[in-house]
Parts: sequence; structure tokens; C-alpha cells
Amino acid sequence: MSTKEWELGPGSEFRFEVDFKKTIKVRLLSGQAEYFGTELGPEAEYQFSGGENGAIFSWNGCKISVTGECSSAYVADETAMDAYINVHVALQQQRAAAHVSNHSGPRVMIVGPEDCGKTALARILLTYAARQGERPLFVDLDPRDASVSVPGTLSVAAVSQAVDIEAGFMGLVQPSSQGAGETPLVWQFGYEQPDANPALFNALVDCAASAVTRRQKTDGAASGLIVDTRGFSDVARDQTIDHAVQALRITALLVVGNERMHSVLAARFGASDSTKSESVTVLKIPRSGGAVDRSPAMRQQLGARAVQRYFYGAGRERVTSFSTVVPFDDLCILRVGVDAVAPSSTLPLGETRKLSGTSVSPVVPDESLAHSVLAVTSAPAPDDAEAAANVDAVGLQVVGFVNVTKVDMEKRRLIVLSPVPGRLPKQVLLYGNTRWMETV
Ligand SMILES: Nc1ncnc2c1ncn2[C@@H]1O[C@H](COP(=O)(O)OP(=O)(O)OP(=O)(O)O)[C@@H](O)[C@H]1O
Repeated sequence: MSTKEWELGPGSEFRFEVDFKKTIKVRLLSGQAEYFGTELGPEAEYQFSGGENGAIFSWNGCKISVTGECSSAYVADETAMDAYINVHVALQQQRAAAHVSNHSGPRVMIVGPEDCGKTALARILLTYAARQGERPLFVDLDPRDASVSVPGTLSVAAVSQAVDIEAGFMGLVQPSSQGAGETPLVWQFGYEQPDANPALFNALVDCAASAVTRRQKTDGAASGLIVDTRGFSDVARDQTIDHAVQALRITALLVVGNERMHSVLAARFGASDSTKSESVTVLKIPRSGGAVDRSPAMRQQLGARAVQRYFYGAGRERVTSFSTVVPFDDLCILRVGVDAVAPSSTLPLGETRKLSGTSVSPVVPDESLAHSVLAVTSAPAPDDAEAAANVDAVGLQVVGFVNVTKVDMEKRRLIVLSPVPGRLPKQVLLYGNTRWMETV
């Protein structure tokens, strides 16, 4: 494998893309550098693989070596980091004031079109805050690109140290030996897009908001929170933003790289509206030139990679997963949001089926469960089907996931992959649309 050295001037970044089947290794040879806010150690070697795109940024200049083949690699002198650090400094001032007054710190929500770098900005702001001794909460409301857990989920996590360079936000669930944070709270939404089931999405946002309040009661609220959202194509028609802004008591909206969206949201939430009790600061933030557009095929591969990382480890330390047999009789699988209307074939062209919000129905195991990623909740499974239909499944806390590798209808059992050895506990499982098939 060839090694190439790259010289970065002050304020520039090395942007790279790695193919799904390739790995690169990066070392810092001199100077200082960071990866989405987290400093690179002088002796360490970092591996990036599996379709990762990223940027190694240096404030004062540095030299790095890159071993292996990138599908794209270049140094950019123009970055959005000056704007991002300015936002961080402003948030840090609000946190300092909140520590003194014992009030809530900044409650920030990042919005913008798809692939504009929202998650990257959230990671940078959270890491900068953690590096200054803060403990902000990360609220992930982007189920398609769920950063903390598998696709289809929403989560709340306390970030008390720089986000791990290789494991990313998943390092919060699978902490390295350097020390753990608190376990993130995860909810199964089950769909990629909030508008697949807005009623359920909004109900889970309420659960996240209550969890934030509970955590801040014990931890203090001065560090505030940063919310990541999914990419919006038509912000004017979207009602999930309004709900999230209210439920999470957002004080600042950062609109990344879209003038029109900024003006729509400024009109909707900004200070000029005197009818609102609390106004929201709506700020325009530049999009990083490095943020990469991802095709639907690439999104699919990234989703599969996220599940793979859940079962086998996201960082350096590998996680072992185990095959377990679960008899149908021991299962209680529930689905929230049930098809309540006509089959898709009878709908006008281009229309998708809507789901009836938050109603709960038991899932009878059959072959269609193959490759499902099921959420294991903390709720004990009721004894009979009638009791199962009455479980209040909306907002159940997820403690882990299993992947159905085989459905054996003859023996009436599932074979599932689980990161925990032994029998699957008799707890309610929540169905979702996420599918994953292990490839060797
Ligand atoms: N400065 C940068 N240089 C190189 N790559 C970057 C940079 N910023 C972001 N990226 C990459 O671009 C891609 C899109 O960024 P990101 O996931 O932050 O966007 P997003 O707006 O959160 O996407 P969406 O909400 O549509 O899922 C990611 O692969 C990310 O790692």
C-alpha cells in the first residue's frame, strides 16, 4: 500500500472519500489537526473505511501521512470552520452565563437540506463543548442517518468527551477503554423519514424532550443541547420541525447552506413575531464545501454499514455477536403504526401509504420477518396476545437490537443475531422497517 504525505496550511483541510471495500490509515506527522472537532493524537494511527467521507482540519498547519487508496483526496484552503468556531464561541458564552445564573444553556437545532453537513456540524459543536469541560446533550432526530444507533431510531446522548474519531457517535454506545459516558437513550421509530408517520415521530420527540428534562434535572442544564435533524426538501410544509422546536424548547435554529429555508424559518420562528412568548434566533450557517451528496444506493450501503457496526463494533475494539434461537411462543413483537388504508396498488400514482399514527398491533411471526432489525425494549412481554395488544408501546425505551437471520416456520422459531449471549430476555420487541443481511 502506498503512503503519501500531505502538507496542510493554517485553516485548511484534507478532504477524503474512501470506497466501501477500502481502508486508509492516517497519521499526524507534525503540527496539530482535528477530525470534526476531535484532536488527532501525535502517535496514533487512524483507520477510515467503508464509504467514509471526512476532513482533517488544521488551525495552524500540519503534516499528515495517508496510507492506502482514497477515491477522492485533496486539500481545501476554504472551509466553513471560521463560521463554526464563531457559533461555538457564542454558544460557550451562553453556557458560561447559564452556569452562573443556574438556567438552561443554549438549545440548538440544526436544519438544512440533505447532505449539507448538519451531522458534521453537530459533531464539531458537541466536541468543542466537551473539550471545554461541558456536557451537552446530543438529540438525534435523523432516523435515516441515525448516528448513535441503527437506522430507524431517535436518541438522546450526553457528550462528555470528544466524539471518537473512528467510532463516531456510535462510540457513545460502544465506549472504548478510555472511559464510558452514560448509556444513550434510544427509541424505535422504525421508518427512515419522519413524514412516513408524523404522529409517531412527534410522540417520540415528546419522549426525547421528557428525557432531556430528566437528564438536565440531575446533570444541570447549562451545557444545553444540540439537535440534529434529517434533510428537509420542503421546510414550508413540514410540521415536525414546529413540533420539535416547541417540545425541545429550542432557542436557536442553525440553518445550514440554504437562503430560502433560512428566510422561511426566520419568518416562522424569528424575533419579529411578537405573538410568540419565546423567540428563536434563526442563524444562517455556510455549508462546508466538503459535504458530499450521497446517492440512494450509497445511503443504502451506509445504512447497512451502521447495522454492521452495531453488531460487530464501530471503533477499533471488535464486538462479538451471537446466534440465538427464539421459539415463536417466547416472542412478543409489536408494531406501532399500522396500515389502515387501501393497499398501495389502489392509490394514485406517486402516493405512498400513510400509517395510522400510534396504534399498536402484535406482529404474527412469518417469513416476512427475515432480516428484520427488531428493537429489544425494557418492557416485560405480556403473557397473552390480548394483553400484548394493550401494551403502551409508544416511547418504550430500547435496550438493544437483534437481527432475524432465519425464520423456521416448521419448528416455529427464529434464529436471531444478538450482541448479548444467551437466551433473549422475554421482553417486548418493536418492529421496524430496517432490514439487514450479513454479507461475509
Ligand atoms: N468538511 C467536510 N469534508 C469532507 N467531507 C465532509 C465534510 N463535512 C461533511 N462531510 C461528509 O459529507 C457527508 C454529508 O455530511 P453530513 O452527514 O454531515 O450531512 P447531513 O446534512 O447531516 O446529511 P443528511 O441529514 O441528509 O443525512 C458525510 O459523509 C460527511 O462525513
